[in-house]
Amino acid sequence: MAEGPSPMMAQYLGIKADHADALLFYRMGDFYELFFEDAAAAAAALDIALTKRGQHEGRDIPMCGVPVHSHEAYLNTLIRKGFRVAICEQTEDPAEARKRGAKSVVRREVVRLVTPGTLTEDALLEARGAAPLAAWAEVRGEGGLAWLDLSTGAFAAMPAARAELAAALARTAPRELLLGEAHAADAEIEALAREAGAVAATLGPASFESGGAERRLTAQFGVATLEGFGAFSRPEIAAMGAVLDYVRMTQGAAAPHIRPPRRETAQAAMAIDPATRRNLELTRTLSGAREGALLTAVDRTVTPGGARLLETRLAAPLTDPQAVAARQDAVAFLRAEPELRARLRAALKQAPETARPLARLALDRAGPRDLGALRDGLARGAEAGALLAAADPPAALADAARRLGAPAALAAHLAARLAESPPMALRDGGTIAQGVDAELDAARKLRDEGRGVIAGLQADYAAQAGVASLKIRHNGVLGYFIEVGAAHGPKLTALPDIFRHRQTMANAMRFTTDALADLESRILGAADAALAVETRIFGELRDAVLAQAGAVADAADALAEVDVAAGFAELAEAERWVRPVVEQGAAFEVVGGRHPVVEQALKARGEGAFIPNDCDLSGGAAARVRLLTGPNMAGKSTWLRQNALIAVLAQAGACVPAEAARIGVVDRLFSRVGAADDLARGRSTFMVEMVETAAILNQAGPQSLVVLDEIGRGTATYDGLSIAWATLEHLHDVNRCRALFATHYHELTALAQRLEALAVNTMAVREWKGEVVFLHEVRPGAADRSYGVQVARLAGLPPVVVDRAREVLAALEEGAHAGGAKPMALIDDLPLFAAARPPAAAPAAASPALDALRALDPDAMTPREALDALYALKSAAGD
Ligand SMILES: Nc1ncnc2c1ncn2[C@@H]1O[C@H](COP(=O)(O)OP(=O)(O)OP(=O)(O)O)[C@@H](O)[C@H]1O
Repeated sequence: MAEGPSPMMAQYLGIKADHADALLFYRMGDFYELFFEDAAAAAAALDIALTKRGQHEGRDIPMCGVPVHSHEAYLNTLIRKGFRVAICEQTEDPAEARKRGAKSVVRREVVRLVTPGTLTEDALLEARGAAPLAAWAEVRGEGGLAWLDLSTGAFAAMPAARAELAAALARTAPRELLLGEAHAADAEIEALAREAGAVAATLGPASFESGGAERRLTAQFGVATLEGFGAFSRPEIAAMGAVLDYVRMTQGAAAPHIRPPRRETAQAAMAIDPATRRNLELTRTLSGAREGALLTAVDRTVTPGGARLLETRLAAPLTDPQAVAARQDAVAFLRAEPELRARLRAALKQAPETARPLARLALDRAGPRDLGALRDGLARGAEAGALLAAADPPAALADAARRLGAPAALAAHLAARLAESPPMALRDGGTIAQGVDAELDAARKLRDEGRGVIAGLQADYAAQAGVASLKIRHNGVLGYFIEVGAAHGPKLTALPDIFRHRQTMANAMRFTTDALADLESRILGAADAALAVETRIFGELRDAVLAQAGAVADAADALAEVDVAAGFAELAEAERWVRPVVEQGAAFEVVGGRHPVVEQALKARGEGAFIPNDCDLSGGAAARVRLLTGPNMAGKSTWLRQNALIAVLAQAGACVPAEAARIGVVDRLFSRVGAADDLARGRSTFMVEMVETAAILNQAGPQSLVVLDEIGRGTATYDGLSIAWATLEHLHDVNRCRALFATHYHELTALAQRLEALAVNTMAVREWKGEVVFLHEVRPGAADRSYGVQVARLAGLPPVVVDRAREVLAALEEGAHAGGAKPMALIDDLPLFAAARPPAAAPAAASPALDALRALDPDAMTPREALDALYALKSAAGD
């Protein structure tokens, strides 16, 4: 017999139809239940049991559920695995539903859509990391990216054409990227989102339409025009509007706290593309860990907001020397005031987070502890502000001190009303302090007195019944009741005028009395009355905070700024770093530079001191491009990267690990380090490296800094050498940028004679009893040999292989000197080497590969043409 769905199932299916792309958490009592495919997907993702409940169209309905009280942990897992979750609550009392008839279903509605970019709960967020929501829009070839951190209200937009989107996403690191329908199936954009760690979501055209977007924005911020916030372009407005629309769609009726948008420009920050960020391990190591990355090595902040700001600053170093100097002044001031710094940091350490509680308050998702955090965070912040203000600090800190002090009255207002340690939930009672409200105090007194009276009643009843062990207990089902052991039950049953039987348990009997029932209703009434007053005052306090939301958010920003400056000062002092000169122009002069991460690692492992090295790329009399040779393990990569990291730190406003440094602002930073396969995108090691190298040759300009480590090693020797050769020439002649170039191709050192701004350096090593000793010193000149065989021996290659390699090497070298005739017999015995004869001399311009390379104009090529050219190059070089 085919029956239609049950009324409840009909309701479920109706709601689910509106949320096809999300898992539906359907509230049933104390559980969120999932059905059908949702249940199967969630059970697998959460590793929980998949069960059945009833039938639909003749088949069992798969079901699983998570308890409401612990659902956040499950949500967390689902969101991390890329799901979106629609939370569907019961929006009426079941008693109301019953009034409509026995079969009627409790009304339910989706009150919120939980997505990776719209999280606000502490349980779902990393304290020290942001999880912004971004949207990208394109209008007539122009692009705009907007991003919002809903957990703090920070909102910004910047221009980002398609070609710049990767860098913009890498800088803002969104968790979720909203796209218009035109980009819904755009594999390239989706790949960029994935690479940046974001889940892509598609919105309809109405969300992105810039007229509607502008109306939404002006309404949100209560202004007639957006011009007061910045000169936003159409695509930026469209993207911001889409973000707002998505927040409206996902957050239900609540009005989020969103701060007026900031307009950022690509030029204001050093451009660092995703590959460079990865290679330099700015915030994560190549393996994805935080430990070992620059961020972790320089993080001395003591507040979550400070940690998040530090990450933002390292992700977007400034390009305006004056702005850098303002940050440096703050660091220098706090460095020179160790006592003040210690007191400030102590105050900050005690300051709970305020930005996220504020956001939760606005979304009506806050509990009493969020108000407690605001009270304490604002008070500690105001203390820190007062300490600072009294010390006559430089402009940036004076401004922070002012902002920290602004909500002091609000902090006092909260302090005067909130209980010392507020409970988890409002309904637990005890949010509001004693003495704040007469009605509340009276209700509490009644409730507490009632409890006292119960203690008295227990003694009376024990005496009347003659049962010393008689107890008055309380549970959620029966309320207050009298309990005696089963053996004593008859003594109470014998007094029916006093005791009424309620329940017989295995070992106990339960009773009630008129007096107890009366008392209970008075206690309950008093507790309800107290809760009603607490709820009202909580609402008033919430309104008071939200009325000053701007000032509270400004204070949270200021706290983070002070924390970052004090952290940098602490770091500089502990690690003996210096304030670099950051200026216009193309200077790059580092004296005694060190690698911040390697130095700390050496220290931690007790492996001796890090050897400092200079680096001068200032041009003029000095070189602009440096070619570095030296054996494996000699420290080439370390030197290359340390100079790039010094530029990042300097422009982020920090001190740098060096004795002295002068940096002409770097507008774009590029780094390629022996590339890895990108199997996900179907590219080989060599292909990845060439794509990345092409990006550099096409984009680097005179203000850029380029760091290239062993370009061309992923292919046959001649091809690799030719590509490295041509790349170096192009950087020198065409890009005219500052560059560091490490290579194993010693042949390249010959170029120094022809390229006037190229200098050659080598990593010093000493040979001792046939072993190589690394001195880790960068010296002028070229390496005499590569010591590869010795290093292989150090690595534990079997002695027979090392000995054989020595033989082959000797023969090859002899052959090279003697013109290559005699040892060919030996080499021909070794199939491995048959294909790669040693170079007879530096491959001069006669190489067809080189000629072909020179003739290329990468700017004018499509990716397809570039790939074809690459194949042509390879076969030319193979001739
Ligand atoms: N300046 C230095 N002072 C002390 N130790 C150093 C220094 N530079 C590098 N090292 C040590 O040497 C190790 C190897 O350095 P690095 O990886 O830079 O060598 P490399 O020349 O790039 O090697 P390869 O060519 O194999 O990639 C580092 O991990 C570090 O422990």
